Amino acid sequence: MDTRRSCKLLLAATGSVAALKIPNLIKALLEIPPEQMTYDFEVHLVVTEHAKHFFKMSDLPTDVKVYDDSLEWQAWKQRGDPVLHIELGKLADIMVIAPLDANTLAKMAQGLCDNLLTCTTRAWDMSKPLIFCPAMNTRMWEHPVTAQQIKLLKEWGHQEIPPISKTLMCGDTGIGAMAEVDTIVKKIISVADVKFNVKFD
Ligand SMILES: CC(C)(CO)[C@@H](O)C(=O)NCCC(=O)N/C=C\S
Repeated sequence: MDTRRSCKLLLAATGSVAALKIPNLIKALLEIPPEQMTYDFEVHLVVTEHAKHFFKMSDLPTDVKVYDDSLEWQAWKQRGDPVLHIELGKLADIMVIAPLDANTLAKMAQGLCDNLLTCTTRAWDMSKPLIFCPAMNTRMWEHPVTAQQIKLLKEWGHQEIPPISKTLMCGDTGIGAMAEVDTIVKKIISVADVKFNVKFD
């Protein structure tokens, strides 16, 4: 019996074309050789309606639980029913928003909460790590509001994995591409190790 602890990872995808990488990111996390880790990742995925346009649910590994806005309303009908965006925050050890699109960055920075994802971040326990991976067109990235909003999230203690320079899906070349999957996996492991990779001497 596998008595290893599991790090409950709340992955969130928003409406950047970089969301096409979500299946690869999840597969990379679930395929880490067990001997390299003293714990496992248990992946829960929150998707915005726009994120759904960029990948097929059938491309996701079968043991990934997917939550969308409709599930929020199915779960709650009356007093005493679970409130999904609260339960997800309680369940998670770490939250990773990959990709974080310009719209959701702005909503988070202003405290807006109009879908399952932003309600979850709005109710987030700030003592838990939240990692975000911005991804947007270079022209959006370079707009002055972006830096202001990212600065705010980092002041709250959220951890950025910055976008990289690439020829983007729309043909523009410049900063705005989501960080590579390998970079994101390494960052998640380094953050999870703090809590889970405690070696008993
Ligand atoms: C999609 C991928 C990963 C392919 O390498 C890369 O282009 C990227 O991260 N793009 C995200 C930037 C974006 O949302 N552009 C939107 C309009 S250009």
